[in-house]
Amino acid sequence: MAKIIDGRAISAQIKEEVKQEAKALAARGIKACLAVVQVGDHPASSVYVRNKHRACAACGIKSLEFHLPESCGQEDLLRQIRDLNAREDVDGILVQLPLPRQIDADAVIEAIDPAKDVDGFLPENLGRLLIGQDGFLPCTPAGILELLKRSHIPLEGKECLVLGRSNIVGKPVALLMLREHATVTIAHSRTANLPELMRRADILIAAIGRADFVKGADLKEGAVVIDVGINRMEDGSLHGDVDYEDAFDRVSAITPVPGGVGPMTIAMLMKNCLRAARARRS
Ligand SMILES: Nc1nc(=O)c2c([nH]1)NC[C@@H]1CN(c3ccc(C(=O)N[C@@H](CCC(=O)O)C(=O)O)cc3)C=[N+]21
Repeated sequence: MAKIIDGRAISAQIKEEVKQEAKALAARGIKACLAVVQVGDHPASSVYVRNKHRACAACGIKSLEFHLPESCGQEDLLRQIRDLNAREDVDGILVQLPLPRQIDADAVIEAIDPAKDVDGFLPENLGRLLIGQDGFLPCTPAGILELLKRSHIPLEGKECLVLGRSNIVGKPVALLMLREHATVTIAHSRTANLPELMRRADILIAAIGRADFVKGADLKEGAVVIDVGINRMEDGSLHGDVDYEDAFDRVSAITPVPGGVGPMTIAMLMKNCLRAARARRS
């Protein structure tokens, strides 16, 4: 029987821990504060941004919303970020992605003060991860590690396959697994021997954005599957990158979609906000 790794329950537990820590900080007169910057009205973004504000409210973290029009220019957005960098009361800055075409997203992200980079997207924080120094970890990779740890899944010496090589999930999660002493392979669209790699993996982390791409027969018997995919189907339902029904009887543990990695991303964002507040103000 496969164990369902319940991201909703684990994220609720983390948010409860953050709430207690936020309370302790507040007792010292420090109110942690996250600024969320949204540009335009990408439909998924509005939902995610609302979820982030809700999580802040539940954890006792103040959240501020800055909504710029779809047509806004690069300079407008940079001005907003410089303003938030300078504000004493703002601990974390999150610029919701994707950004409209006219905006250079890298330049915008890199304008954020590294001490307020609660997404962990800046070269400074990703570089720290690479060389094993403390910094803000990107929320989805950090959430994946937390799911594995709190589910008591051993990583040391295990074969871990990461599908996908993005800067915000694939590459950093591979580094985190390596830090935990797993043997890590990163596969992508040009990988020649994917079937062989999938059959060998003790832990498979799928982050490629293709609905139901991984089938049960692709997996090693008893593998642990972490599904980062959030693919919206025509009927409105959400599917992961792994065919959940098909994989279920073959794996030892698996994250559902929804209710797996997604909620953990937000929980780890809360954790990063609190950490930023503590580091900046005490
Ligand atoms: N600067 C920035 N930081 C981000 O962290 C960031 C971003 N931009 N842009 C978009 C992606 C996506 N993302 C998700 C967070 C939570 C869920 C989540 O909670 N998902 C629920 C379901 C939500 C639904 O129903 O759509 C679940 O999987 O159970 C999903 C996706 C953060 N992102």
